[in-house]
Amino acid sequence: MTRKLPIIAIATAPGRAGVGVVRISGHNLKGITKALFQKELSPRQANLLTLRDADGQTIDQLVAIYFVAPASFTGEDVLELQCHGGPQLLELVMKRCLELGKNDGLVIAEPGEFTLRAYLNNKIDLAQAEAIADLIDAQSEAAVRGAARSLRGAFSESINDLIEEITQLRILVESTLDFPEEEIEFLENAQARTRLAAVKEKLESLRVGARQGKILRDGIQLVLAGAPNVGKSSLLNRLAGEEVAIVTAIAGTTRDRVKESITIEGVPMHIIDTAGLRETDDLVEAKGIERSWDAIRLADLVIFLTDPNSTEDGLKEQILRELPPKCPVLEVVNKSDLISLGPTAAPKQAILISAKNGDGVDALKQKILEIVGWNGPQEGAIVARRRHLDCLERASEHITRSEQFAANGNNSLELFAEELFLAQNHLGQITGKLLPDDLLGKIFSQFCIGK
Ligand SMILES: Nc1nc2c(c(=O)[nH]1)N(C=O)[C@@H](CNc1ccc(C(=O)N[C@@H](CCC(=O)O)C(=O)O)cc1)CN2
Ligand SMILES: Nc1nc2c(ncn2[C@@H]2O[C@H](COP(=O)(O)OP(=O)(O)OP(=O)(O)O)[C@@H](O)[C@H]2O)c(=O)[nH]1
Repeated sequence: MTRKLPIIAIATAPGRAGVGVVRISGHNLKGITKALFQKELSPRQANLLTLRDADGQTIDQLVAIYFVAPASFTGEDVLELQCHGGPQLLELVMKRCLELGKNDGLVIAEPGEFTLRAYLNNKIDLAQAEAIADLIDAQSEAAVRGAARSLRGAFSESINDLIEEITQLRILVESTLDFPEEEIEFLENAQARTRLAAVKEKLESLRVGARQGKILRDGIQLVLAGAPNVGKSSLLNRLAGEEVAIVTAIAGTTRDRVKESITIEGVPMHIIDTAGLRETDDLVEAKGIERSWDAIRLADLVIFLTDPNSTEDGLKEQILRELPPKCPVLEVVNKSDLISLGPTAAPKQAILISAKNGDGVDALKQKILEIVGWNGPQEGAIVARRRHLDCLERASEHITRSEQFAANGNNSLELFAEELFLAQNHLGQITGKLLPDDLLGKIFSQFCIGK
């Protein structure tokens, strides 16, 4: 995955635009530049130039910038061509570059390959590289700010600080291991336990921040489930603020999942309205219901919706059986506007709403944020991924174990040191140290083309 050839890609989004950028990165782009423009370009300056095809016809008048290694995004030489932003035009520019760069081995870049090179050339670490992709994919203003903060290195810095503290602790422990007679009072004298407690506290606060960061990045898969006709589609429309799903009085109207992404206080919510769950002989409806169950199995949060007329008949238990581990279920009773008309009482602990007139919907939104553990917009928030959370959790497990060995006293010092070492390794994987190559490939292949 670490090829040396120069690479080229269109860096801007596909489609029509004012300006479109073609980017080339490689060890030495002087030759290609000269072939394209018949001259060398002074570094980091905007040059208005004409690109011509083989028979001398103008392809485009464009602005070119040459970055000399290592002072560039990738750490290699970079040539940027800022062209007029037409998809066909950009393809022509690419084609011409590939023709003239053939001798230098110019090839089309893989997704994420520019950023991979920036990472391999130590311009950025892995968490920062991921932050670039997250910045591009950010779905809310808060996510943009969090990704930008991670890109500037805020997340990496706190990880590195923690690794440094663990290193200091390991140096202490390991130096003691060489002098067994001194082990006796080691844990007390070196305040190892106090320092370990400080490491643990820091790690826990990083985990809280990263959990929030994952919510900011990925949002919440919120599934609306329940019997037919309880008002799931109406609730989706109410939350989305527009008519995205069809609402009728006919039970079984929703045949397939309807998805809509909204944000509640900056948190992206991917709401999935499912086909009402019931026994049915209708083949199409049955397929829809199977998909409802699929959605439930992938949910972060399920809203189990009922109405004053619906009979429960074990549906909730059935949902509870299918849920992914740790996925909460929020019971919500809809059609509160009907309740005052009749004697039907709603369960006391459930949330009452009316999708029809909007009553209780704001309170429901707050409850949703509370249940998913959203602490509100935080100063210094970062974005984080499942991968980061997993690494932090592993590290935390090893710290907890090291604590147990520390509590056992000196006989376990070696094990204590080993657990610290393992915790450190997992933290290091967040910024890319000691990460297996196949995982690295997987991370960068998820980038968009040209990044
Ligand atoms: N035209 C253009 N705009 C862009 C990018 C780009 O690659 N090209 N970026 C791509 O994502 C982002 C900016 N990121 C960049 C990061 C580093 C360097 C760079 O030249 N770094 C050198 C010099 C540092 C300096 O002068 O202070 C270095 O790190 O040594 C350039 C862009 C967003 N805007
Ligand atoms: N009075 C009252 N009626 C509602 C309310 N919410 C939905 N309804 C009505 O209930 C009926 C069913 O609503 P839908 O939103 O289609 O219900 P659903 O659960 O999506 O139904 P399926 O697609 O069959 O699963 C419609 O006639 C809605 O107008 C509410 O809050 N109050």
